[in-house]
Amino acid sequence: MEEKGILFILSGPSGVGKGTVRKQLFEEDSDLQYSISVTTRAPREGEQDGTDYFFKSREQFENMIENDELIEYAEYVGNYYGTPKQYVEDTLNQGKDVFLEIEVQGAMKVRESLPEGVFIFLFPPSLEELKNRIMHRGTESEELIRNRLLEAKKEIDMMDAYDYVVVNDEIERAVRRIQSIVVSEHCKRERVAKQYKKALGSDLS
Ligand SMILES: Nc1nc2c(ncn2[C@@H]2O[C@H](COP(=O)(O)OP(=O)(O)O)[C@@H](O)[C@H]2O)c(=O)[nH]1
Ligand SMILES: Nc1ncnc2c1ncn2[C@@H]1O[C@H](COP(=O)(O)OP(=O)(O)O)[C@@H](O)[C@H]1O
Repeated sequence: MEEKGILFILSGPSGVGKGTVRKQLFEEDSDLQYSISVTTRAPREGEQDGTDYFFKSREQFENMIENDELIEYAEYVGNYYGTPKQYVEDTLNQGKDVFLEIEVQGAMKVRESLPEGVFIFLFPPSLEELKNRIMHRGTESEELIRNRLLEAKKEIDMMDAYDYVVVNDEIERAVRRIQSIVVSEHCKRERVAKQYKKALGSDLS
């Protein structure tokens, strides 16, 4: 049977740079398949349905929850976000690696159902820098920024549940660290496969 692909999950506090790092990673890497999420938030200027997200109404999203079409979902700043189950399962079964970029609550739910995934926590160089990034983006009010920072501190407490911590000091360096993790995980699995073959004897070759 063909070996399954590896599921990589990139997560971390709001404003740390998940989206930025993920986009850069995909500009450089064609072997990973990005799982496009479903959301009820309105598209931003320039965003396209089916490329950035699958944009749905609340009712459509709730139907997807009911029909068990999502691996996980979370409500984040008033909107739903979720990961389509069929796409992820089919792609992994075809032996391809899948990459999710999701917030912390969702990542913890994926950990429960798919513990064999590789969980990567993107970490800010400092809380001060995290605050700067959230403010720099200019999309949030003072109060929302304060709430997001409080939330970020709670999210940082979750980092022990992850397999890897990647500091996002510079985008390029963070991308390189993630690429190294992808390579390491493949080597680990190849080694396991070889040991397995050896244990069963040479008639498998
Ligand atoms: N749980 C979960 N979170 C998601 C999913 N897709 C995106 N997110 C997260 O939702 C949060 C908000 O995303 P978005 O509205 O695009 O804003 P931005 O990434 O903060 O610019 C980010 O932390 C994303 O990583 C998903 O399928 N499930
Ligand atoms: N390594 C970095 N150095 C400086 N600024 C960064 C870095 N990574 C991301 N940013 C900036 O931080 C802000 C938040 O990034 P974003 O990708 O939207 O975060 P998230 O998806 O985690 O909420 C954006 O303005 C982005 O340009």
